[in-house]
Amino acid sequence: MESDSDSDASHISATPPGSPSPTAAGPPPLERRGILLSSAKSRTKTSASTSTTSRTILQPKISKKHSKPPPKSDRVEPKPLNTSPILSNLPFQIKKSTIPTDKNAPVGLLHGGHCASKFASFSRAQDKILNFEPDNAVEMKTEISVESAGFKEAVKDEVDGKGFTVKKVRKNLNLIGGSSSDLLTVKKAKCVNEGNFVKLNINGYGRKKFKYMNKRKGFSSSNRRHKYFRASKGTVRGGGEENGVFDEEGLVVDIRKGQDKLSFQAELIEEAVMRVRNEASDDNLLKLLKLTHGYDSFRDGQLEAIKMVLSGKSTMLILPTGAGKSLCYQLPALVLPGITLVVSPLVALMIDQLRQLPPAIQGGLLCSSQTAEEALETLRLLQEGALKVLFVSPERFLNAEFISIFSGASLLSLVVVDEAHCVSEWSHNFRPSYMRLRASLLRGRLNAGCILAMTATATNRTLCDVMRALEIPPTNLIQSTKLRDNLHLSVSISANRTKDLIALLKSSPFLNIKSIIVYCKFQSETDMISKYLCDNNISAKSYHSGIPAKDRSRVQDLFCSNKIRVVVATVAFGMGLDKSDVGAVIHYSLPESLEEYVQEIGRAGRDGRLSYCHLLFDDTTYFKLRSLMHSDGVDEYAVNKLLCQIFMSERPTIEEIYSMVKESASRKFDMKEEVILTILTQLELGEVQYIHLLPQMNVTCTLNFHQTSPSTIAARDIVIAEILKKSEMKDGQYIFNIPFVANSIGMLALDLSNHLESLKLKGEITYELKDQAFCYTILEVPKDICSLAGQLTKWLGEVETCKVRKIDAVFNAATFAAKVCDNAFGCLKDHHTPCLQRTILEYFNSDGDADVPIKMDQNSRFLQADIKVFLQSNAHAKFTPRAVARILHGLASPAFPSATWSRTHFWGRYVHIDFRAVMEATKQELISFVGKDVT
Ligand SMILES: Nc1ncnc2c1ncn2[C@@H]1O[C@H](COP(=O)(O)OP(=O)(O)OP(=O)(O)O)[C@@H](O)[C@H]1O
Repeated sequence: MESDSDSDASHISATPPGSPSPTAAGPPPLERRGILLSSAKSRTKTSASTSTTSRTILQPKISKKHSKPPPKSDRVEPKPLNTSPILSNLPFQIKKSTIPTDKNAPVGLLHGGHCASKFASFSRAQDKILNFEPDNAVEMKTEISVESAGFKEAVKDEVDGKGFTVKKVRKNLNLIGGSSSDLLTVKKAKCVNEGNFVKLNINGYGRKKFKYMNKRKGFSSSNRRHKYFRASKGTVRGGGEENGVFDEEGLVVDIRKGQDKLSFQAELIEEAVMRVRNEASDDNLLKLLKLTHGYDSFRDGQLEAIKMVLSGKSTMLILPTGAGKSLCYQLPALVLPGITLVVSPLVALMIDQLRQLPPAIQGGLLCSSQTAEEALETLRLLQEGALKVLFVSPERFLNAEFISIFSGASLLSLVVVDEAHCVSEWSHNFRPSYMRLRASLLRGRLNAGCILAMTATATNRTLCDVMRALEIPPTNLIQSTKLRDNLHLSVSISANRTKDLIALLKSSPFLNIKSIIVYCKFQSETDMISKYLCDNNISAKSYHSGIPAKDRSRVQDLFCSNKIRVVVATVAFGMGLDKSDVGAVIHYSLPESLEEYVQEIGRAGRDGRLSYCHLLFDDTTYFKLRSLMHSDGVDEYAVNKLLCQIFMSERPTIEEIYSMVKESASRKFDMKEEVILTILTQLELGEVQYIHLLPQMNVTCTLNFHQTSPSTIAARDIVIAEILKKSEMKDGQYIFNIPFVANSIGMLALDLSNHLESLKLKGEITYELKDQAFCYTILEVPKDICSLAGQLTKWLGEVETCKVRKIDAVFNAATFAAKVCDNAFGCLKDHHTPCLQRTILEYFNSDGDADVPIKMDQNSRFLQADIKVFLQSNAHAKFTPRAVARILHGLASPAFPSATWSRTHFWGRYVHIDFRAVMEATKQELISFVGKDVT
């Protein structure tokens, strides 16, 4: 089976090799400071300046009335080492990197989120370095056109079966816009590629930004010292593209195309803000909306959400894709006194959201692709109070220094959790790093005044989870219909999908549609299909995250300017896409869940016009994709082994940092890296806090000496002396594990890295870092590792089952429409909008975990015999039942890569048999094969 899918089910969080947080490295090693006096001194010095300076500078900007007492923390965070005098006035330490790439960056540098790329798909994850923020698309901004009329009827409270008071919001009922003729008329923004230049200081672009930055008339709703900046055309690093900015993969994101002439009037906006502060009435809010965004009316749910947030009530907001959720934090950000922190899962989404901020709202972002300078610049602006909105990834919360910016003062008025479904393991797109986002962190440690959680798709179970984690009361749920009614849904079973796709595109209504997205699951499929379409005189291009960023950007441009009719894409397509007239979405592959289906069809018809969504499906693809849902599965045996390694140390101290190299651990335990991260995160955030997870870093250092002999330096330098003792020599180079050496002399790994960096600057040494690793300190060793392994495996097994049920639900919905529906709900031929809408709404209103009848076979005559032959012919290898089942399902895993195992003719042979049935059959066979019980 191919494994090049741009799956969004794989979630990795990685903290940059170059950005381990000094504070995250565990509590201060008090008695050890004497060992490296210089480090200890500078650390102490910085620590004093860090928090105090930050608070002194930031506090005056924030209204005292919202201030809360500093949170009690039972952990003392170590302080950073200060080696950069330029930065000494910052509330946190950032050191300028002398090495441009993350890969080579010294561990001691805090790069504001430096890290190499993270790749969504399993195959790519194996051979590329993981990224701080994931780059795979989960959602795409779309826009729907909802006319306003009749606000009075717009909100209706209903208590649903779960006890939530659901504020149902009906479409087209908003009166506000209609009665706004007396409002100030402001030239409406024509392009969403608007916003504030300072926000886009990403990679090379940021280097030149000040050249283009014209300070405009100072304005702030709360403080006149806030500045507006306006972008002019920028030059990207490498000089290739204009008006662009690179993300961590060099993705070119167009900015400021079609320069906007929007003139906002600072004084008027400031007055409007003051009026809203005095009274957040519909009328005052509408006037502000018109001034800041140029819109005539609020869309469904927006006004209500904004009022809720302004009144300090944490809110759960569920609006369809493109319905305008961003506005629900943008306006409050302007009105509220403090900073609005937006947590977003993808760099591309952050850039997109930043770009879409209206000029009146100053924004910035901290992401993996920034250089230290760029992150520093964002932090400086934050420090100066020049930013109202800051976008960050959830991984940022691993960084204790980042957290310390906000703790102890009420700087944060609002924390927005975008794509909030990622918090829940029962969602279609769970991310372990989102688990960190809990009320205890956001309210308790960051002192956030209010939390706004937003998503377009969530089942009841997911919703409950998210609201529980963020402590949002059931009464504060705002939800509108999940589906737009301008989407015409059709389904057909296809024995030859490629042929049927061509036929579809050459027949009505698709024949006359100018912009079409065809969604495939696998990257190779997109290339193959687009070529096939071109061969059939249909202009098409493929788009997936394996394509170089520049080329992807070009495809998007061509599509947006209607120069190509069809984009054949994986789920990766949609990042930053701003095209309202996509007339059709065709699913060439079955989506993994109804949530994914709803999001992808939501990219059609953003202009409100009738648009067409067709789903082609067949059993074979369903079997393949269903197999993939098992790729994150784990066995108790492997979890046990992993736990033993994590808690290997007999007497751990909380100062000691442990590291686990991601790639080798993944192979050793036959677990995807993101699964290991999920387990580690659970060990930190579960009922008992066993570990404290730290930002990831490169732990293997290869050291070369240049000027002075190693022994001479070692005689005067305790760190080098220890390195020499603990190193392995290879080709004249010293190779050692940074945390291991640091622990042995009782210093922080970061201090050690900083020390190496200072020797490097003196020309004494050069070094290279590699092996990105999970890093943690141990707080408590579990008393019973076996029972903990059992609990974790059970939980992960339920998550695996949940994923399988999700794809079963899509398949069943499609099968029902294609085979069973029989026009019962008003459907006609291929047209199945009524029955599909019904199924989808039922699904979202359920817990999404009901057992659905499945089509899979449970056995085959030859299965047992084939397993026997397979085991005999591979007697040299060690198998678990899961490993064998994966091979028989054609599913690659870290220890059994497809490059090796797809050569066996059993590869993928039993994909049509339920995975668990294959596992069970293998288990029986292994018992008789090795003559003992296996798990
Ligand atoms: N009240 C409004 N009137 C007109 N246009 C609006 C209004 N609110 C939002 N929009 C526009 O709708 C588009 C989609 O908004 P936005 O990106 O906030 O959607 P979203 O709900 O966040 O979508 P997604 O689920 O993809 O994140 C944007 O172009 C935005 O400017």
